[in-house]
Amino acid sequence: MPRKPSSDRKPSTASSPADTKRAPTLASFRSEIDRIDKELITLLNHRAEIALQIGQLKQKQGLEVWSAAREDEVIARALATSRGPLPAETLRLIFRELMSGSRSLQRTMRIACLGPKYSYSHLAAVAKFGEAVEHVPVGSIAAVFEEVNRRHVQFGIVPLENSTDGRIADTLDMFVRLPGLKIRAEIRLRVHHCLLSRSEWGQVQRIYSKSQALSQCRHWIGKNLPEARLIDVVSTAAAAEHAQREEFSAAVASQAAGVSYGLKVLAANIEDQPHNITRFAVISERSEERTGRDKTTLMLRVPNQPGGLVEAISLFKKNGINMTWIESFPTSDGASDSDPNYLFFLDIDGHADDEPVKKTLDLVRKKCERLEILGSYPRGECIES
Ligand SMILES: C=C(O[C@@H]1C=C(C(=O)O)C=C[C@H]1O)C(=O)O
Repeated sequence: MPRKPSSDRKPSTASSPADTKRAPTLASFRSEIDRIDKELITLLNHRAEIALQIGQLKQKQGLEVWSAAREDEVIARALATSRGPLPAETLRLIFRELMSGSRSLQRTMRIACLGPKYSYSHLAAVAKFGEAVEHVPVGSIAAVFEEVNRRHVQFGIVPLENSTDGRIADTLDMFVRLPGLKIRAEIRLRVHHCLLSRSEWGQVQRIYSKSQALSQCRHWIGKNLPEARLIDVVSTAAAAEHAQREEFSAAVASQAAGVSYGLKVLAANIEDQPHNITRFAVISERSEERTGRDKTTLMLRVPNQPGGLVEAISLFKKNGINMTWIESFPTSDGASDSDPNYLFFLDIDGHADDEPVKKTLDLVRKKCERLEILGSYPRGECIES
C-alpha cells in the first residue's frame, strides 16, 4: 500500500521567521528549509511508490514501463502550475530525474546511442530519459538500429535531420533496411557547438568533428581558422577524444564533451545559425499510443511516372492533413540500372489511429508501390543542449 503523504500539516506559517517578532536569522531560515526538505522527501517517495504500482499494473496489461506521452504531460503540467520563482528549466530537470528514478525502480532501461558519451545523441538520450538509465554508446548509427533490433536495448536514439544541415542519410538508410522498427518519440535538441582544445587558439592546426557538425560551423571556421585542416570522425564526442590525445588539434563538440575530456573552450556557440536544432528519433519495437497532439512519419515509394508523387500526397491536402516534412532518398530498393528509384520520407500531423489519418493512409497506400508507417508519436518540444 502506498503510504499516506507525510501529514496534513500545511506549510507552517506560525513558526515562519516572518512571524516571530525577532528578525529572521540564517539559522531560522535553514531550519525552515530542513523542515520543507523532510516533507519533500516523504512526498517524493510517496510519488515513487505510486509510480511503482502503476508499473506493476502496466506489466499485468502487457504495457511498457515508459510512456513518452505521459512524461511530456507531467512536465507540461508542472511548468504550467508553477508560479516561480524557480526557473522552468530547473523544474523540468527535477521532474525528468524524478520520473527516470521512478522507472528505474521497476527495471533498468538500456538506451543505445551513437557514442562515446557526451555526443549530441547521448545528450538527447539524457534529455529524454534522464540519468537513471543505462546509456549504451555504440560506434555507428547502424549499430544503434541493430542493438534495438536484437533486443539488446529497449530504445535507441538516432538523429533524423538538422535545421542547418538537413537529413541524416545514415539514419534514413537504416529505416530502409529495418522498417519494422518504430519511431516512438522525437527529441528536438538545440545544438550549441564549442571549439575545444588543450592547445591555445593560435596553435590549432587540425579540427576534428562529425561531418554534420563541421558543416554547421563552416562559415565560422572559414573566417576564424581558415588554415586548419578539417577531419571528419564518427561523432563529436570521438572528436573530443582526438583533441584530448593530440596537441595542436581541436574538436567541434558540446560543452559537456569538453568538460568530460578536460578540454578548454576556445570559443562557444560557433554554429553559423543561432537556430540550430537537431531532431532525434527514439526508436523501439513499437509505436506510441495516441495523445491528440501527435505526428506520424511515413516512408513511401511511388510509381516512377509523371504525377506519381503528386497523386499520392495530394490526398493529404484533399483530406485536410498537414504535411510537415518531405525528403527524397535515392535507394536501390525497387531500382534497376536503367531505373533509379527514390523513397520519400514524410511527416504528417496526427496519429495513424486517428480516423481521418487512417482513412487517408488507406487511399494513399493505393497510389504507392510501398508505404511504411515508421511511427506515430507526440510532437516534441525544443530542449536546450
Ligand atoms: C508512472 C508511470 O510510468 C512511468 C513513470 C512516470 C512518472 O513517474 O510520472 C510517467 C510515465 C511513465 O514513463 C505512468 O505511466 O503514469
